[in-house]
Amino acid sequence: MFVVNLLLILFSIICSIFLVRWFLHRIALIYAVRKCVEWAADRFHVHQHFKVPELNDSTQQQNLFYRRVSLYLSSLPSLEDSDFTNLFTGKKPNDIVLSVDENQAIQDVFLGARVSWLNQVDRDRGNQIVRRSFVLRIKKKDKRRILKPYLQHIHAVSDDIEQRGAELKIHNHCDGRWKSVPFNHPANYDALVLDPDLKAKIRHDLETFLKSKQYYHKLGRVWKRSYLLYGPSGTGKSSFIAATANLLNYDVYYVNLSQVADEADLNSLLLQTTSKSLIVVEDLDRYVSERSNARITSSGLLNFMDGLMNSQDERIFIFTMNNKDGIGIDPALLRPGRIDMHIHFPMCDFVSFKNLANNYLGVKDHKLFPQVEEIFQSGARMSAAEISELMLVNRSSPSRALKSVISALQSNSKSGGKVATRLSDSSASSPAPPSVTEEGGGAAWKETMPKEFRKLYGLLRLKSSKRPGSLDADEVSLCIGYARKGRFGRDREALCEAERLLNDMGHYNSNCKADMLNVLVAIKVKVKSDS
Ligand SMILES: Nc1ncnc2c1ncn2[C@@H]1O[C@H](COP(=O)(O)OP(=O)(O)OP(=O)(O)O)[C@@H](O)[C@H]1O
Ligand SMILES: [Mg+2]
Repeated sequence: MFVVNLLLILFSIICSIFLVRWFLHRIALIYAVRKCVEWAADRFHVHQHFKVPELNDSTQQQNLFYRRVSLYLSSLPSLEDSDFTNLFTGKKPNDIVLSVDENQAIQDVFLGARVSWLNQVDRDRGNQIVRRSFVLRIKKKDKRRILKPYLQHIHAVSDDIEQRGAELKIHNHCDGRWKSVPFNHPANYDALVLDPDLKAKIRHDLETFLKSKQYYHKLGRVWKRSYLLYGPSGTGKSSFIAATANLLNYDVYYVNLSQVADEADLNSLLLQTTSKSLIVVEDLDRYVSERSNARITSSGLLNFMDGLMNSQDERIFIFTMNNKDGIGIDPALLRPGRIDMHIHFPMCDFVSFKNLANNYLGVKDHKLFPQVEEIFQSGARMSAAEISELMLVNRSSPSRALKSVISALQSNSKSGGKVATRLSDSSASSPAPPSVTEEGGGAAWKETMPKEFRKLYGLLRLKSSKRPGSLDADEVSLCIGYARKGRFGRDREALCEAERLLNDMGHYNSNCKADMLNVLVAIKVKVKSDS
């Protein structure tokens, strides 16, 4: 009996091996048959070939289309099915990038037609590479139908890959030229506290815009969209801009109209910008209301807003204002078509406060919430920036953070909207940073400039004395917001001191330092122009 069982087991093992071999052989057979059919088809001139050499024959310069094809092929899922594929590490250590090996083909399907690409590498007798090219193989019957759109498709996809792979940049101008630094702002739409319906509407608007190239061109319009963000200071306008840049993967160009010499300068700056970018003009109301010494005419400004000076495609213009009904604002500036969407950034209400408490303190509900709600109902208002700063400084104790928000709200309602906010309450263990006076209006900033500078200075000092590590993104963007608005006054000594402190911050990460350097450059420009 034992022998019979053993024989049965042996028999089934042999059968399995036979089946596996037969199956593998069958696949190989199919492969061989397919190769024969392809060879035969080539003999009968069913296919046509298009070669994309790496170098231009006459000039021996790089053929840009070769690079595009290479990018495109590296994005094809069928790359994994190629007989030989090279594996490389990508930009991030955990990324694995695939690329087709020498003289291997890769299949693609476009508009129902099958095409293939050969990565052709010619070597001489000494095995040195003499020529590289990609060879597109396409059926003659499909050529007329798909060739042109297929090549355009390769352009579009490779463009997109390049854009996504490229590091985002923030550009500020100085003496008529753009100066760029890497844009590493972590702002994102999810962390932005805004009415959810409005947020969804804006997202939809942006996504529709991105897909509307043909539509705009058919109408003979420049493919651009303009948004006006308006609301009191510290309500999230600049954070929205950073979040939009991250969402769309667009570079940001900050146009400081008061630093533009004349219209020719403005034109030249615009011509130097690239497509797929956000062109941002902050505080348009302030510029318009202080136009007495303006060097750009009204029509120059309108032409700029209409994107007439540069018809480069895929631009988003964003203008910010504290008060869009302010004195001196020409309604033509904000008419439909010139500004496509007006987005209001209000002061915090109880719902936004709860969102901030959740984001900053991880608190969804708290016994102090009813008290906060009551104060909001009595009409007290604070900006998200003020509330978030209180939460940030007191983040180790949610109760303390909420108490400090309550006392700030109370003093806000007593002072009728003028908020006197301490960054940390008296129970906070950290050294108290300087107090800040925040006002909603535009002109009042002039009086508070030195205080705003002291705020940055206090923040730097607090950070450098208290703990190592990076400045929080919120704090950095707050400083940048203030600096960009030139709200630091002309306190040269404090500026030098701040610069010295920044230099001492060897332990801060480089992104943070780059941001802070931005702040200081902006302050310097401001101090220079004021003096
Ligand atoms: N709506 C918001 N949602 C989340 N955080 C916010 C919001 N508004 C402000 N903040 C916080 O306050 C900081 C400052 O906000 P931001 O610079 O975006 O305000 P702003 O409206 O541009 O102010 P200003 O008019 O003074 O330039 C941000 O870094 C962010 O942390
Ligand atoms: Mg701002």
